[in-house]
Amino acid sequence: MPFQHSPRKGGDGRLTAALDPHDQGPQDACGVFGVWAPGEDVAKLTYFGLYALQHRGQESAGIAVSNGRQILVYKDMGLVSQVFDETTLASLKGHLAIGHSRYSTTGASTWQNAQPTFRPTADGSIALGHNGNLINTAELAQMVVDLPGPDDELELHTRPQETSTNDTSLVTALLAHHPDTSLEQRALEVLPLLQGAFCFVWMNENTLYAARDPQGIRPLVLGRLDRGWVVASEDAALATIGASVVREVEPGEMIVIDENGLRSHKFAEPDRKGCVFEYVYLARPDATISGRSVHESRVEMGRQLAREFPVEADLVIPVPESGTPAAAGYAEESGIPFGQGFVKNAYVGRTFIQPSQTLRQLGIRLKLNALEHMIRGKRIVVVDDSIVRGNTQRAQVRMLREAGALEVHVRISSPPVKWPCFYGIDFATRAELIANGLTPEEIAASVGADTLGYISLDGMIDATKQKRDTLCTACFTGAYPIELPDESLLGKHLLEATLTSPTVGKALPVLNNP
Ligand SMILES: O=P(O)(O)OC[C@H]1O[C@H](OP(=O)(O)OP(=O)(O)O)[C@H](O)[C@@H]1O
Ligand SMILES: NC(=O)CC[C@H](N)C(=O)O
Ligand code: SF4
Ligand SMILES: [Mg+2]
Repeated sequence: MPFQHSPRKGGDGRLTAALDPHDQGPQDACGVFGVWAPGEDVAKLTYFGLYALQHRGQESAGIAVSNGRQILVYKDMGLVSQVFDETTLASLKGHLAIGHSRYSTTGASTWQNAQPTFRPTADGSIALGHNGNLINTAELAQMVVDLPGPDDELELHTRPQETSTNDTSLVTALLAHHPDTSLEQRALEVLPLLQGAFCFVWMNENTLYAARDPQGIRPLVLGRLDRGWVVASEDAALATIGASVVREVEPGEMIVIDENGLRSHKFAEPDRKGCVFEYVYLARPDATISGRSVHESRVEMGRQLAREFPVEADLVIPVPESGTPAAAGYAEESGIPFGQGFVKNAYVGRTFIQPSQTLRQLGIRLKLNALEHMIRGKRIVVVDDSIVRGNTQRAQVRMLREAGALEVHVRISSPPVKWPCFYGIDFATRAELIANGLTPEEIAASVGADTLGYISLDGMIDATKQKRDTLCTACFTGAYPIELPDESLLGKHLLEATLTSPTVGKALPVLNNP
């Protein structure tokens, strides 16, 4: 049985987006981790793996462990370090485990939607974690309703409100229904029915599974321990636990690991469309995706930005954290000295709280402080990876001016973000994106910069060293590589709308301007 306990407040005082889930900057995609390693402390390995993937999801965390007879799931709201302590980890004993750190994209940020999700099956149980976002959620919800069974608790029309409302739980329910066949066979039937982005790790009592969507939108890697196997969203998590990288899980591939070793199935033809935003912002800089170092990509984006938007200035500074490699590249290419212009509070996570319009600036100031002695009397180039709402830029330009900058030139290592993401990143609606409807000059005026330069689409793509037709660039171009359903069938709160109020889901991400 999974642990059932009520949500509790985080203990280490770190700021997380959960404090104000309605007002956030760009968010990350979830982190998934799985390990099959008899004789190892798999819960501890999963904990450290999730710790390394914390940047991909900061709302809730969970670990499922099996000892061969039963699966235990422990999950809660908060950061990995807030959810788990030594006592809890020590109680999670077994030889295989999966873990998840969530950033919600379908279904509210609630304990019920935290992962791993858990379902009993005819011959045991399964637990599953998901990074990505499905776009045929409505269709899948109907398939779950249509599953045969006397009292299927996931039936949407009878489901109590306190149960889950994420896309992930629908997949768990579909996989769990395998009365006449194995979970492995059932997965090969279910995976081709899913549309959108998914990297899944799941398990039953004795077997670890992993699968990646045919487009390979989100990353997923396979690693080896002396006495076992590991799968993780990013290879940095493998390095953290001392595992070596074997290879990426291929788009359209399902991997099965048990006492007989590793089996691979191809459940769909690959059609690679990796998320370019992983290279820009999402992944850790020490990740390698599709053979390309994320750090090298970011530095190269900075160099290219310097070639496309040179300016006479005295100092190049980054907006920590994610702007740092691009700023280094800009400085190198331009010959302008690189320096630290901001200090970042190490206890403020990737996303920062913006509790109200008045406190928004204070929230950003809590994260970043200008170093006045570096700034005063200088012409500054400030480099960041992206502008979404423009809050960060507006605040930091003001801080630089207050610190005595003579000029502030903003350089951004991705093109203007103009379109929402439906594949695992919960960007704002189109109307909230500052680049939707404003030219770069107007954005410069809006954030108070002297000049503003965005890297070109070609420049960004070239820096990733990936072929253009193997990348998703939809949030910059509006060209969605997996065809979207009707707008009425999209939205973070689609299932909550179905369950509670027909209007809830209609308030969220839409393609058209209001
Ligand atoms: O235009 P906005 O809506 O302000 O969003 C853009 C900012 O948000 C992200 O930083 P974030 O603070 O999330 O993470 P980081 O510390 O990894 O840079 C990104 O790197 C930009 O700095
Ligand atoms: N960001 C993600 O990968 C989210 C996974 C899943 N769609 C959820 O909302 O739980
Ligand atoms: S829309 Fe943007 S963030 Fe979403 S998968 Fe495509 S490139 Fe990545
Ligand atoms: Mg940032």
